[in-house]
Amino acid sequence: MSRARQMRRHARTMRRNGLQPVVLINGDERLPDLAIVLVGRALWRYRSELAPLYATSALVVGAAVLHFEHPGWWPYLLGFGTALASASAGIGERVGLTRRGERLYAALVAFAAGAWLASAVALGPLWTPLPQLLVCGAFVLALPWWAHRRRRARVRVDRQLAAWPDIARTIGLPGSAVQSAMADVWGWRARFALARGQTLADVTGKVPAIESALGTFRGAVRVMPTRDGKANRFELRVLDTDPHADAIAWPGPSVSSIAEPIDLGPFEDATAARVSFLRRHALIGGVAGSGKSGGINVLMGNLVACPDVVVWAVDLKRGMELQPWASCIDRLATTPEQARTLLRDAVAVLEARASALATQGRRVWEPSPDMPALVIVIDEYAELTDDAPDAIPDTDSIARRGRAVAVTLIAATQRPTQKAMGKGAVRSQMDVRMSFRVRERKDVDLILGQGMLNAGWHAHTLNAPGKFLISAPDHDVPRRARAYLLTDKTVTRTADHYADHRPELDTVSRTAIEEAHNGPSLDTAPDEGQADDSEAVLWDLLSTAPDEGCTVPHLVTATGRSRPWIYQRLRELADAGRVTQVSRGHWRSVTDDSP
Ligand SMILES: Nc1ncnc2c1ncn2[C@@H]1O[C@H](COP(=O)(O)OP(=O)(O)OP(=O)(O)O)[C@@H](O)[C@H]1O
Repeated sequence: MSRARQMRRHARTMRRNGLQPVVLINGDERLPDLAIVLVGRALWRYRSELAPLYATSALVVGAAVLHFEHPGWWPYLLGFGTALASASAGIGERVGLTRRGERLYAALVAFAAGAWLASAVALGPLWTPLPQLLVCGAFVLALPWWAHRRRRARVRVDRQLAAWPDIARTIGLPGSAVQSAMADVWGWRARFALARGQTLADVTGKVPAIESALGTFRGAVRVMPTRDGKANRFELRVLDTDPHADAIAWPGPSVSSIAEPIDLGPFEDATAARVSFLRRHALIGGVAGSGKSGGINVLMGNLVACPDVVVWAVDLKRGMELQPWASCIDRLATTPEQARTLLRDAVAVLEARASALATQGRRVWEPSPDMPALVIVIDEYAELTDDAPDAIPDTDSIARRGRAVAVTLIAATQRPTQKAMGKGAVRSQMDVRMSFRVRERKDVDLILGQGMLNAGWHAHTLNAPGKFLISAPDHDVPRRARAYLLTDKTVTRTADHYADHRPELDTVSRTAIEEAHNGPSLDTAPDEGQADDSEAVLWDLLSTAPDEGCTVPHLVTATGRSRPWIYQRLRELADAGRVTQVSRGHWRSVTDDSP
């Protein structure tokens, strides 16, 4: 056995015994060799941190060689640097530069390196001020590299995985090997192959030992089977930070269609709590201050990003919670009277959709931008029961018959007692239950359903606002999740962003609402006359608008039409080059011709 191997084995034995290995140098070992090995190892180990230095050195060597051999190549090098910069900015996503900032950084580095190299090849790398420029530029451009969180996370993972063979031997899983690994915001996950005869149960039994060997906090490691179900594979999830330790900023909408499950926030193991709301009614409960409104904000942020959903909302606390979303809400009821009408219209919509489906021989309404789902969000349901009890049969009707026709309810309330829910069928029809913290143990069953407390759903132990348990067809074990938090600014920005892209209800639903208000129409095109009038009024307003344009709310009030109707007409007129958006939400005509 070589001397070096002997030393490594000795060092391992010492580590196993809890002792710190030290490098021993004796007379047999030549110092320069050992120093070179140590330096070489350090240069390799810290290759990520030293990458800017390596890149700079490569540039200098490249420039020196090319300056003497091919000084006329500089235009090609400049062109190549520029092309690389454009490609990084344009299609960098394909090589893993997922964020805009990363793409811009790569483009800047490519361009700066190309420009410096071209100049140094033409003039010589020592031509003043090229050396000074290189040192300063490399240092400044290295700062974002050193600070980059994802790079640092990846390096940490690489180092932990490099130590895996040692760890595996120490904890009694010799022979297991890493197959792939990925770092993310919370830590990393990796797929492992087990040695012959080892099983998932062996690994599960070693979790505390793995946590100790990796130096993580207790509870940071989860072991799972791999998706392909192979008995000799497992997946390791390692958390660097507790995902629930602090409020979690909303990363933006996770869906672009109601058919996709919405990401409400991470579970404790940092996997996303994704829930489908297509053809499902939802009940959200929890004491005051437990984060229900925060949960509704996450839902709203996702729903308004779906072009196949029309959102109606009832907020009898004078629109306090939902008003900030008003620009994306097709109808917002803030008084009992408005709530009654809104729910009556929703029933008319569901009935009209049901008969349209029956006529076409179809069973379900498939939401699309032309035939959107209708989602009715009701904040503080108990207020509706108290102030508009005559609307409860309508919510019952929607809860019982709305699924197939994609008319669904999302209701939030503190304690969904039979009284608070209006003694109807609404609660029993709720397929998705989200429970934030409750005060009393018995309230768990009120929100999540009979027997859930005994089955381990302990919503009374949730210890921070925004934490919740979710029970849904795709979530049947109690796992704590924490909802993302949207700041007021995020809500305003998101609502502004999507206000111009909200869909309008389909013709079947609109006609049903108009008939519910005006009685059955004898005309086959009931709204034609009104549409003509509204369009004339709209054009009048746009063509006489001042330079700063008319606001959309003004156009809504003056024409008496819905916000989506106004936006659709504005889009059509803008496409025809007849109107222009002067600034966000301000429009006027391009010419003053009449239509
Ligand atoms: N997901 C979250 N993460 C961190 N903090 C949160 C979260 N959601 C809410 N909070 C904090 O808790 C406070 C109360 O939240 P929220 O208003 O959503 O509660 P609520 O249950 O709707 O209360 P109420 O019934 O009185 O309206 C918020 O001001 C916020 O500071």
